[in-house]
Amino acid sequence: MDIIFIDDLRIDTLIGIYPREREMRQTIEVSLKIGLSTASAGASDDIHDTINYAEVVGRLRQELGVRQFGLIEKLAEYIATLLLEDFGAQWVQVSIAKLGMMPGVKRVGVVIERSS
Ligand SMILES: Nc1nc2c(c(=O)[nH]1)N=C([C@H](O)[C@@H](O)CO)CN2
Repeated sequence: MDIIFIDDLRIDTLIGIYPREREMRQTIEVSLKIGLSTASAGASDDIHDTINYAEVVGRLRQELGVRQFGLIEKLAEYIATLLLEDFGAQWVQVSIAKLGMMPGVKRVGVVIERSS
């Protein structure tokens, strides 16, 4: 299995379990490991033979711009499903981090792994 990765993608979205979090967007960091075979793209040099990471970033910005989530677990699951079903990934690791949520804590988050 090969991996395409995206590290610390910053996105503004509505996320959280408290009413104040439903009113104001906050910045989260999304890191992805996308498992697939890159052998055909490595041979053909054709973007259509792989997962275009620019398309992934664009799609996530678009989706998270119009959606709202309570838990980061729910958001992570949503992104994992999107990568598996819409982008044809074989395996994904999705990390979501919230920044500066609590005094003395830099980041909190979740990491999930899913496969098709
Ligand atoms: N396991 C989780 N714990 C908490 C979450 C979450 O999404 N998953 N969210 C919150 C609040 O929204 C928090 O970010 C605000 O302080 C608390 N715990």
